[in-house]
Amino acid sequence: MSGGAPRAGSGPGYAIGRGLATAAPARAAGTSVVLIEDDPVLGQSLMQRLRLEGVAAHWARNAAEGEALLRRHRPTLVVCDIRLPDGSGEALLARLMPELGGVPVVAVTAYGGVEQAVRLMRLGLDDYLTKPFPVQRLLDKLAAYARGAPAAVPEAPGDPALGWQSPPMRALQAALARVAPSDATVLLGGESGAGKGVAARRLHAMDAAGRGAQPFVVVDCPALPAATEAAEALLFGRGAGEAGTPGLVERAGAGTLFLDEVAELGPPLQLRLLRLLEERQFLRPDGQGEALPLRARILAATNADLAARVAAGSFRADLWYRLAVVQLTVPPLRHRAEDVVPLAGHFLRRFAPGGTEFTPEALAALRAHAWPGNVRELRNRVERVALLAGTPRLGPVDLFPERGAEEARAEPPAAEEEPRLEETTPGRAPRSLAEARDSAEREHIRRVLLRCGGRVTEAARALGISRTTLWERMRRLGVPAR
Ligand SMILES: Nc1ncnc2c1ncn2[C@@H]1O[C@H](COP(=O)(O)OP(=O)(O)OP(=O)(O)O)[C@@H](O)[C@H]1O
Repeated sequence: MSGGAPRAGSGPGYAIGRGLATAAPARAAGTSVVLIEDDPVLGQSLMQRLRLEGVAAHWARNAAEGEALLRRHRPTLVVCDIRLPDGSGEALLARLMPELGGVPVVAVTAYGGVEQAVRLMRLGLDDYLTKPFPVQRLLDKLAAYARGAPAAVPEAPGDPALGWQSPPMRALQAALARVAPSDATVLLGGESGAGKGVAARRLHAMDAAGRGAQPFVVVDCPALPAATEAAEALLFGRGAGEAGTPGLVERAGAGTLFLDEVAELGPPLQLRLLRLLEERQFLRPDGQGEALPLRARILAATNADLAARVAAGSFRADLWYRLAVVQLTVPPLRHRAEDVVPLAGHFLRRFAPGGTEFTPEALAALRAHAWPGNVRELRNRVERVALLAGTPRLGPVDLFPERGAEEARAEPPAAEEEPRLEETTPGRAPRSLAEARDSAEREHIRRVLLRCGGRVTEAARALGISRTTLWERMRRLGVPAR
């Protein structure tokens, strides 16, 4: 998920990371920011302040990370230093601005970089800040953009059935409905981009009269500050009583605390979380004041293999048991063929001007694709084509430009090629579904890498997944880097 507006039925909330928020106390609360800044001191202090204000803030320390974040998140505001270690922020912004669909961008510049910022403003940059600047100035700008900004793109569909019509998603829906009235901790597994965040919000919203009317608070675990003390302050608050600052656990109230990408928590925070789950109460880190009760329900999500992490000793087994009281998996999109076209239609309506449609060949290509990046990849492809295509009838080449015209028109999908090969290979035992899927995925990744001249960043972008995810897949599937 990425920053966006509150959804009907999801209740008020504060958010860190990918969360959504309403009913937040500060003017900037409920907004989201992607900060691209390599200065660790400035970055850290901006992040802390933004988070304390209830802003869902994401921090990239260089241009490549910034680009990856902006492909995943659609924030209220982008704040970008124009001198970055791996290339100029100017080049990055010049490249990305046309794709940002009107998301305001503020550049951060040293004194000598003002001319550069002015150049960028001609390209569509909205504003700039000259270092050093008081954080309050940034917050004021953020609040102003939030007031004037068009309604943010909602994270999940208004129609609860959308993208959940296939048999595996109906089964998941039924399982969520069974656990919704309980307080049980739920661990959602599944590949990146499959919709674990959406499933968590759906579970929260199902109990409309109870938790669903309370806050839904997201903790983006990999984005927590590296320093344990700062992370604890964010989670558990600071100071005693009303004069202190509540942390996210308190802000979740009697709603839901959603720990996204929980496998990325470091050992000290794993221990704090274990204690929280066992004792169902906590102290603010300064140790002053009364122990406060944990009233929120805990949901967690991960695309990592937690059992393997436990076996490798990097994740506590006791915490795993506590989190996985109920364990559910969001199936990858390639196992949900019925959901692809409705979702594509939904994203097209949302991102493209009225009247834009897919050709029958495009629909066939959508159905045939293996979707290694899952719903996120589908959304990114449709959003990109809606912004760039400039034609009301979208064909396969528009959706899959990396394949080239011939291939996109006629490509027999790898996933379908393989079984045919098996059927005609006498004496060979049929492969399992998992093997066939891996083979389709391996082939697709290999082809895209080939098209992109072996450039992993470019291939990851075309596939709609992060570079890290692509490297992981390549390692797992044995696709060589060139
Ligand atoms: N049913 C759906 N309808 C509309 N959008 C969806 C649906 N499912 C997923 N999405 C969109 O797909 C993207 C990925 O979803 P989400 O963030 O929930 O996935 P995830 O499994 O949590 O990914 P990650 O593991 O990378 O955090 C988001 O932009 C989300 O809004």
